[in-house]
Amino acid sequence: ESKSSTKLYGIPEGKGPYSIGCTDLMTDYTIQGSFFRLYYPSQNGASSEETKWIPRKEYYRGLSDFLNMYRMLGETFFQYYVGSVTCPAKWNAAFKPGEKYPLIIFSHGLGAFRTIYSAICIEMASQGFIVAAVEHRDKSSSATYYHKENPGCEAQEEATENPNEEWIYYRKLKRSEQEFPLRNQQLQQRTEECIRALDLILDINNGNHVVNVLSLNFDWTLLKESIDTDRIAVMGHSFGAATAIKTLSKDTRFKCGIALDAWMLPLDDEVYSGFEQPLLFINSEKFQWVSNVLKMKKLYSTGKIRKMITIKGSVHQSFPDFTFLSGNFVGKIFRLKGEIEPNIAIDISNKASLAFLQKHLGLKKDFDQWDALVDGEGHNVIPGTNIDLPSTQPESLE
Ligand SMILES: CCN(CC)CCN(C[C@]12C[C@](c3ccc(C(F)(F)F)cc3)(C1)C2)C(=O)Cn1c(SCc2ccc(F)cc2)nc(=O)c2c1C=CC2
Repeated sequence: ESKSSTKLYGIPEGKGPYSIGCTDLMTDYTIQGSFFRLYYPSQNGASSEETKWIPRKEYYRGLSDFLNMYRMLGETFFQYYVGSVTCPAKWNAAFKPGEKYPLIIFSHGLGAFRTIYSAICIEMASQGFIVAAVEHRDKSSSATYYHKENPGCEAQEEATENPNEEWIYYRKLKRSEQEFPLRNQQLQQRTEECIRALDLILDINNGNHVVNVLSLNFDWTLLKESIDTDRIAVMGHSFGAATAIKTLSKDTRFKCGIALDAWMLPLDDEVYSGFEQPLLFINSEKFQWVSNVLKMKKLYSTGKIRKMITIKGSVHQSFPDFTFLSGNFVGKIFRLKGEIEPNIAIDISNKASLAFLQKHLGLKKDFDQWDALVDGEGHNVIPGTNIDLPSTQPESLE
């Protein structure tokens, strides 16, 4: 069979003490339902099967459209290069009950989808978090789908092409179209989807029965009373980071947020009137620009906890998983890798995130060992931004 040669290494394993499981949950037979991939602490030795990284071929079609590749070429390219990639989590492994875990809701970027930030989600789960990586149906994802109610033919063979699946693909910005209105409208929907995912997980935490439209053998009842409902955070990458910021400003059940290389354009003025929860910006060196960073600075105001660090040598794609799957040559060409080793970059991002989460969720772990990173002290990291901002002081009157 075709050995995928790009698997020079692969998606890094979790470094924490917990074994990790992974499953998918889709509710309702409508586009308003929740759809997320759950990464969670699992019982040791449960299920041996690894998790398929990109579970359906329709995602290859979405990606090649998003990347303006020829569809046939793109689909074949992705099928060949990443068709056999798995991520280091046990598929449908039994959940590990018996303690209350803090919860992270994760929001993906433009043209991405729920499964491609697994290096971050797996690390968090291995450190004792439950992570729900939502898949947005706002047409910002390369592809997503939902199940329509199948009209009575229950006996429908799974094997046939599922006629009751409705696939939704990325909506390109039209040439004449203004970007902000579309992105702000998508931001509203993304925020609602993060809040709905939290509501659903809290429902499951209360022991209510959940109907998973996807027929997977995973026992959701084991999650009863397993969420630490005072320790909930929201994270995201790029458009997903803007989503995390907006979600923080809308719902105080989220106690803090982490914005990975935030794209601030979609945000409207409402967030700049300030929200109480602490926020950490983790920026790449190469993606940021003056007006974008100035919007981040606008979120700084007295009494609010705002931290910013920049990972030296990193690029926008240092956060999603593709950075681990491309060789050096292809990686550099497509800017999937920066000068910094991908594993080192994600390690800095994850450790800074864990330290920030411990401090602002009040965790009783040893993540404070990485506090210095949140202050921008350490190898390959600087405090604040590398972008030269115009001095905001009024011109000296001399
Ligand atoms: C041509 C499309 N043009 C449309 C706006 C710009 C495309 N673009 C730059 C790209 C994504 C790139 C990419 C990915 C993945 C491979 C692969 F080959 F490895 F798969 C190659 C090449 C092409 C780097 C971005 O959109 C950057 N970006 C992203 S990238 C999120 C993402 C998407 C798909 C992935 F597979 C992995 C990561 N998320 C955001 O929220 C925002 C932005 C910009 C502003 C807000």
